[in-house]
Amino acid sequence: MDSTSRSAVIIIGAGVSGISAAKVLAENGCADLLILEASDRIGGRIRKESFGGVSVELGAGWIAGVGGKASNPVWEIASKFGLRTCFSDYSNARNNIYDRSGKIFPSGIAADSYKKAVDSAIQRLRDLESNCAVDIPNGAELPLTPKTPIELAIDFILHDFEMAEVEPISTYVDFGEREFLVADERGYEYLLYKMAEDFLFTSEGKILDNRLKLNKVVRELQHSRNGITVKTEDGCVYEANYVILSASIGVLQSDLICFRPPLPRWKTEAIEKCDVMVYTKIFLKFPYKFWPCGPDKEFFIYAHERRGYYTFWQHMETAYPGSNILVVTITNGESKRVEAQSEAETLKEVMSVLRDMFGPEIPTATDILVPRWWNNRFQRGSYSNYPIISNNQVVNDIKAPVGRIFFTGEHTSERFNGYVHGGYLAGIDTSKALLDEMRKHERKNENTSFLLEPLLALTGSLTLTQPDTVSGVQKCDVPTQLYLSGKLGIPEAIL
Ligand SMILES: Cc1cc2nc3c(=O)[nH]c(=O)nc-3n(C[C@H](O)[C@H](O)[C@H](O)COP(=O)(O)OP(=O)(O)OC[C@H]3O[C@@H](n4cnc5c(N)ncnc54)[C@H](O)[C@@H]3O)c2cc1C
Repeated sequence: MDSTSRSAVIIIGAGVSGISAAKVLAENGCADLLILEASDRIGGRIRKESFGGVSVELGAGWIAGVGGKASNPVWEIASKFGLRTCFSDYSNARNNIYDRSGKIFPSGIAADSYKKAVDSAIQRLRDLESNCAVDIPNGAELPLTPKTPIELAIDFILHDFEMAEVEPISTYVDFGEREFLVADERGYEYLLYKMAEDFLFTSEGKILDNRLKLNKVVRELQHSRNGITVKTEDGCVYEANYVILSASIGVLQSDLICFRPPLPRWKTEAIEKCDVMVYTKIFLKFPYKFWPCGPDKEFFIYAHERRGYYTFWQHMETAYPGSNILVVTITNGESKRVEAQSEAETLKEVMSVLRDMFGPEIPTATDILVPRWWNNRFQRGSYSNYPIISNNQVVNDIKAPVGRIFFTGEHTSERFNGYVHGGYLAGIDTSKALLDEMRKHERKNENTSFLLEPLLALTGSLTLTQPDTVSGVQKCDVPTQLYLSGKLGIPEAIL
């Protein structure tokens, strides 16, 4: 057990935001830091696993936002370290929509359903914006409610797949509309090891620095004007002048971390207002390929009368030729349902779906991998999703420090929440805000000791207590951002 030690800054969580925050602190002369990570590895929601002879990404898989005017910082790091990626072209998915008898919908029908879904989405947004409760007579449906399997599939892709973002989608506007799938045996997480190498002691690809402590589940943060006491599940106690907390929005909504005194109401209310998206990629290994291949066939859609039922599919032949792996993505309610059942039950369901599309003769998958992001108590979901009708105040309040606790993570990024680059840039922002705070504190200390010096010399016995420039509740000055433009964000790239 560690005896109580005091650090200038404790960073809770070693995902991309925690690592980028620590790196900025170290680069600015604050090397007295400690990273406490609950799991046995760094990376958080960037996580690879060996499956079917290749490395698959259970969490973040794409570098989204490439090819625009500005350069995506994560793309820059990936290029610098030679991460292997493949361009993803979702645009053909609309030509590969299967019905339950295995027939592909003619492109005209797909285009009509797509237009209907877009019109319905725009109508819904207008209703929300004008804040008018739509008066629907008992039992009647909205004229544009999706009903048929193809309408339901397209509606799912538009609203539940990845996230329902509002336009302009900052990632695409700032960094470009291209997306690249990470297909590297070292995993997406390799980038985090390379970032950590800059400020932590590493050897042969392993982090050996004792400022990174794994398997340290933080359960309590006792905070006051003078500092913070951090207690972990294994009974260790750590002291710090400041804490940067990078746990996900799902964790903040759970009771994993107890704050003493409790967080103020404006903070907890903001945390509750942010939705948590659950996004699950199920990997399936087959003895051989039975699906059509080629780049225009990489993504395909299954139209079922149950919305979101194993709808979005991808083959991995572009990323790993000959791997014979399929990936199906489910979200939210379906993710939670599937997480609660056994792999055998899930396999039975996906095989029945695949036999609808490709016939009864296809072989059963030899292996299945179902990540459980919702039930992981260190994640409690996949990423944040701010309600379409939301205002800057919510994200500003989620991001704002409370006394000496600074908040970071993808959910604190006003422009890029939900993305790896959002987490990366949030870590940098938070550390810069903290460094400013520390400098202000230092200057105030210098002034105080300058004023007290003559008095000290006189008494010789006075002890200086550190004045505290951080008020009990303090919010960062966050620039306001136009989050809602009034136009609905349609992931054009997919359909
Ligand atoms: C399935 C899935 C698919 C995704 N796809 C993409 C994609 O294609 N492209 C993209 O850009 N983004 C994608 N994302 C989002 C992206 O992964 C995240 O936005 C980003 O990785 C979040 O980083 P973070 O540092 O904010 O949080 P995290 O990675 O969650 O890091 C927080 C860390 O805190 C630790 N922690 C939590 N509680 C405690 C505690 N009490 N004590 C100590 N440590 C604690 C956690 O273990 C974790 O390591 C995806 C995410 C998921 C789950």
